[in-house]
Amino acid sequence: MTGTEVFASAKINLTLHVTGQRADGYHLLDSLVVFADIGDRLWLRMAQEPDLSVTGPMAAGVPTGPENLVLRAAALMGAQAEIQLEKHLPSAAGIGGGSSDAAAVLRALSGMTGRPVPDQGLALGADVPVCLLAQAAMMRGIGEQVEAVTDLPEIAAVLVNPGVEVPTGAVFKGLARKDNPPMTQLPVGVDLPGLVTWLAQQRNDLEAPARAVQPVIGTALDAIAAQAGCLLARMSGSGATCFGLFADAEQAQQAAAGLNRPGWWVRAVALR
Ligand SMILES: C[C@](O)(CO)[C@H](O)COP(=O)(O)OP(=O)(O)OC[C@H]1O[C@@H](n2ccc(N)nc2=O)[C@H](O)[C@@H]1O
Ligand SMILES: Nc1ncnc2c1ncn2[C@@H]1O[C@H](COP(=O)(O)OP(=O)(O)OP(=O)(O)O)[C@@H](O)[C@H]1O
Repeated sequence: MTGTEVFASAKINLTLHVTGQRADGYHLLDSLVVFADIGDRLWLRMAQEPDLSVTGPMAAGVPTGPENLVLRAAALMGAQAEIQLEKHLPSAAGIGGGSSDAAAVLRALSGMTGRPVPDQGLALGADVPVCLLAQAAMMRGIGEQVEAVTDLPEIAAVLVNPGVEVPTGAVFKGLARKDNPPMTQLPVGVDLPGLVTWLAQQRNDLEAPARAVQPVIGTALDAIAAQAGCLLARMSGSGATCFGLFADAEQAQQAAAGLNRPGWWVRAVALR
C-alpha cells in the first residue's frame, strides 16, 4: 500500500517502580523509558471507510478488527483511515507493541488533519503518552506524566522474548506491595558505566509477579546475564521481554547469537 509511512519503535522500561495505587485500581509508576531502533512499520491514507491489514513476521494472533489499537487510534482522532500494519514486535510482550502502533497513528493523523491528539492518547493505554513522545523519558503517574531525558548515552542491548505472552493486568494483580520506593535521582549527564551502576540500584517491581505467571522469564534473565560482556539483565514492562545491556553493538550481536533458542525472539538493538 502507498501512503504515509510511520515507524512504531519498541518501548523498553529500563526501570519500573510501582509506588502506589489510585482509587480506580490503576497503579502509580516511576519508570525510565527508552526506545529501540526496531519496531513495527505502518502505512496510512485517508479513506471512505476504516480498513486494516496486518502483515509481517509477528502478525499471527494480532486482531484485525476495530479492537486493534491502530483503528481505535484513528477513531479517537475522528478520522477514517486505511492502515497497513507490518508487525515485527511480539504482542503482549512488555515492549509496548500495540501502544507504539497507536501512538504512531495518532502522530501521523494529527499531522494529516491538523487536529491535536486528545489527552496524549491516554484513553488507549497507559503506555501511549510515552510512545507518542518516542524518546527517552521519565514516566510517572499512571503513564500520563512524561518528561524527556535528553542526556542519556546510546546503549547497545539485546532483547529476548522467551515466546510467551503475559497479560499486563494479571501481573499488576500479582504485586505483593503497591507502595514501593521511587527511583533514586538519575545523575545528570551520566555515561554508560554510570548509568549501569545507577540502574543496578533500581528495580522492575513487576518482575517477581511476572515470573510467577511465566517462570521462563527467569530462564531468559539467567541466559542473558551469562552472555560475555553483559552489564545488566532486566525485564521490560510487565514482561515477558527481557533485555541485556552491553558496552558495544558487537558484544550485543554476539550475545544475540548465543541466545538463539527454539521459540525465542532475540534481537540486538540500540536503545536511545
Ligand atoms: C506496564 C507498562 O507497560 C509500563 O510501561 C504499562 O504501565 C502498561 O501499559 P499498557 O499496556 O498501555 O496498559 P493499559 O492497557 O492501560 O492497562 C492494562 C492493564 O494494566 C493495569 N495497569 C496499567 C497501567 C498502570 N499504570 N496501572 C495498572 O494497573 C490495569 O489492570 C490495566 O487494566
Ligand atoms: N496493534 C496491535 N499490536 C499488537 N497487539 C494489539 C494491537 N492492537 C491490539 N492488540 C491487543 O493488545 C494485546 C496487548 O498487546 P501489546 O503488544 O500492546 O502488549 P503489552 O505487553 O500490553 O505492551 P505494554 O504493556 O508494554 O504496553 C494483544 O494481546 C492484542 O490482543
